[in-house]
Amino acid sequence: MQAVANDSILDVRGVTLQFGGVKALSDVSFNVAEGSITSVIGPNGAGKTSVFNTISGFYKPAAGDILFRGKSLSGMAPPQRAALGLARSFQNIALFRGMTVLDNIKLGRHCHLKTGPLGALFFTPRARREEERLRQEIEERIIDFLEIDHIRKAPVASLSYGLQKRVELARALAMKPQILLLDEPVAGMNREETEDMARFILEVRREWGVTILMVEHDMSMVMDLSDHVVVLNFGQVIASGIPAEVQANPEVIRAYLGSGDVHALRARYKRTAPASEKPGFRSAA
Ligand SMILES: Nc1ncnc2c1ncn2[C@@H]1O[C@H](COP(=O)(O)OP(=O)(O)OP(=O)(O)O)[C@@H](O)[C@H]1O
Repeated sequence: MQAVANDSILDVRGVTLQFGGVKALSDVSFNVAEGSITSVIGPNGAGKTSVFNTISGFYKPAAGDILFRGKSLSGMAPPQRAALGLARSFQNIALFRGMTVLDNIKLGRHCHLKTGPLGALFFTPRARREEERLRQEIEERIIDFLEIDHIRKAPVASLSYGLQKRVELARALAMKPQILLLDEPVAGMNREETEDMARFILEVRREWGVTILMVEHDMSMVMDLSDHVVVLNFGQVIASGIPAEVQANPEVIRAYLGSGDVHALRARYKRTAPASEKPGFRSAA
């Protein structure tokens, strides 16, 4: 049996996922180091979302396993995985649009509520107050950190796309994650919104100590932020390593050329300035 790397928070081991005749993932393996920003990239249809859905428990793999801190997640439903410390955002924003920003954030903490209607009977009022106070502290810290105090009472539907994505990040943070899965965090954002989000992602890792696993098409962002990049093509891992290695890998270049998705890699080369010279970006090192 394969040993678990000491610093690994998540191990994806030999995962195969099938939809009828379509093999979305074939024997996919990779590790996510604790405290890292790890990205999964690949052309359209490569299997990135399938990996995320398997990790968060929405899809059941036909073979393989996923280990969180060395413990198999097999058989655990998505809420159980979330309670363990595995939070995620979605490619298409999954917020309650009619509800306020604050109420959406409060929903995030729901997976950690200790007191259900029955539990409340055995929970002293003092302990309940204490728990409520702690929750409020976390909410305030998140609101302050993500600079969304001015919109806390606004309904989500009234916000710009970039702000909605930020609220989604806030809700994920309220789940007190140990690892945060971000599915295309900057898709559809303008340049300024993208740079803000990049800054927040770096700070989530640095200030909150949360490991990040993200799927993203924006190559500039992936290469600037990631410590480690895993490349998928046709459901298989074709390369993994530090950004510079992956970018120079001929098989990766071929995969992007072959898929007609070469603009994604080209976008990277258009912006040749080092990360430190780009406004809003800081080196992931
Ligand atoms: N629910 C599903 N039913 C059937 N086939 C699916 C389903 N979800 C994904 N697939 C197939 O599995 C493969 C991988 O899809 P997936 O969405 O994981 O790729 P992706 O890399 O996330 O793509 P994109 O970059 O376009 O979001 C594709 O061939 C896709 O058509």
